[in-house]
This record gives sequence, C-alpha cells and structure tokens, in this order.
Amino acid sequence: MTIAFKWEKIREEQPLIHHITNYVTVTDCANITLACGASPVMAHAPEEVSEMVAHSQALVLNIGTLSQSLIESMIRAAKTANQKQVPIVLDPVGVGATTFRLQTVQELLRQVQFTVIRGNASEIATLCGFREGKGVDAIDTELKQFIPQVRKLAKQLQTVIAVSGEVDYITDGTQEAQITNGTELLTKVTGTGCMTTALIGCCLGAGIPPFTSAITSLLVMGLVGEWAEGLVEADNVGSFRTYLFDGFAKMNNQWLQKKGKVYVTAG
Ligand SMILES: Nc1ncnc2c1ncn2[C@@H]1O[C@H](COP(=O)(O)OP(=O)(O)O)[C@@H](O)[C@H]1O
Ligand SMILES: Cc1ncsc1CCOP(=O)(O)O
Repeated sequence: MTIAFKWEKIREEQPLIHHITNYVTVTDCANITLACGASPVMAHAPEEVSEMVAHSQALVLNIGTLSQSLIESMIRAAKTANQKQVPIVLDPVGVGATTFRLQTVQELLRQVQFTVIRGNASEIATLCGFREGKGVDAIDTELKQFIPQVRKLAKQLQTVIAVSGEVDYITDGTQEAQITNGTELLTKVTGTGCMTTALIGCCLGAGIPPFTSAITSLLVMGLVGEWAEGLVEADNVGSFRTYLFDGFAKMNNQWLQKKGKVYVTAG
C-alpha cells in the first residue's frame, strides 16, 4: 500500500476545526492546529455548538475534563456534524478510569457516527471491552493481544481506530498500518495525545480520507517528536514541547521527506 502524504492540503484548505476539548491541553491543541495551517475554534457552550460546527470542516471531541454540560454540547454538535457530513474525531481520554467516562463514551458511540477514534492502548482496550486505566496515561497494555478486537470494533462502528503508543496501530477493520516512529519524550509532556487527535481533525477537515488522516497524523507526530528530541538535551521536556510547535510550523511534504526515516508497515 502506498500512503501519499498530503500534509500541504491543510495549508491550502485552511479548514476551520471546531474543538470541544479539555481545559488541560486546550491551548496546545489550538496552537498545533494553527501551526499546521488550519484554523482552531474552541466552542463549548450548548447554546452555540450546533451553529459553530455547521460552518466548520471538522469536529474534535475530547472527554479529558468531562462534565454534564459538555456531554450535552458534544451530542448537539455531533448530531449536527453527522447531518451536515462534517467529519468527527473522538479522543476518549481516560475512558477506563471512571464509570462516568465509560458510560458517556458508550452513549456517544450509540448516538454518533465517528469518522476516527484515537486513543492510547488502555483507552482503546477499554472500548474493546477490557476495562483498563487509572488516569489518562496508558498503563502497560500489550497492543498485540487485542488487535483482533480493535479490528472488529472498527468494522462494527464503521470507523477508523488509531491506537497510539510505542507502536501505533491504525485500522478501518479491513486495512491496517503500524508506525514505529516517535520518542519516549512524547509521553513526558501532557497533551501529545490530544494534539495528535487535533492533527487528525486538521487532516479530516482538509478532506484527507479518514484512514490516511490517522496514519499521517501519527506518523507526523512521531517524526516531529524525533526531530525535537534531537535538539534538546536529555530530559529537557520544556524545550522539547516548544520545539514540537516549531516542527509543526515548518512542516511540509518536502520537510517530511527529508527528516527522519519513516517506519510504516501497512497491509
Ligand atoms: N514509548 C513511546 N515511544 C515512542 N513514541 C511514543 C511512545 N508512546 C507514545 N508515543 C507517541 O506519542 C504520541 C502520543 O501518544 P500517547 O502517549 O499514546 O497518547 P496519550 O497522551 O493519549 O496517552 C503518539 O504520536 C505516539 O506514537
Ligand atoms: C492530564 C489530563 N487530565 C485530564 S485531561 C488531561 C490531558 C491529557 O492529555 P494527553 O492524553 O494528550 O496526554
């Protein structure tokens, strides 16, 4: 399978990306969206979300700091998005940590057609029926053990599922890809998962097909992470975070092809 980079499409199309997200990483998600050439808007009030999503090119839902009012906003926005064929990406942050999160995601999955779902291995394992997780970070979950269930869930939900980690795994239930780019430093800064989901929103908003959007976003986060790691000493996580934004601002197809080695296997 050939995966054509279409990163430039984000700068060409400048899609408006509507985020309903958490208050921990909201600024990082807005900045990464801008750095890629898309336009972020963070709008959470139930009174305005339907109107906002109707003129957006993609919707990002992230349950990181969930509340009852946010659930109402997410469902309203998502229903309008589905009606208007605006693609939606879901980040089920910490879904295994509490019953409230799990029940919310189950309800969202009942009412909403998602284009892509991106989570770490613990989060996706929970969606597959293995309840895992104490907080928002991945616990030691062996991806290999539940790949068949991820494939089955993607097929059942007719969506693309992207599992991030040391090895990223992406499937639409039929096709699949694994990516081994990245650096452990990406796990030392909060928000790199949320930002990866925001990147998927940017790609979808630019009209890139869902499976390619998920692969491209995980690959680019890995490559920019490797580039940023090369510029910092040891565990200078503050500088690393800054270089991540610089990397995304420089990003184009040419840069992508020059930087780092791409480790994608697809089938
Ligand atoms: N051990 C690792 N080595 C290399 N890259 C990693 C590692 N763990 C996660 N990543 C990368 O970090 C980014 C965020 O993924 P992850 O940490 O799984 O998300 P989350 O913040 O939701 O837990 C992804 O691009 C992923 O590929
Ligand atoms: C720490 C934290 N708590 C609630 S949301 C959040 C941010 C999670 O970000 P990421 O999953 O991208 O590390």
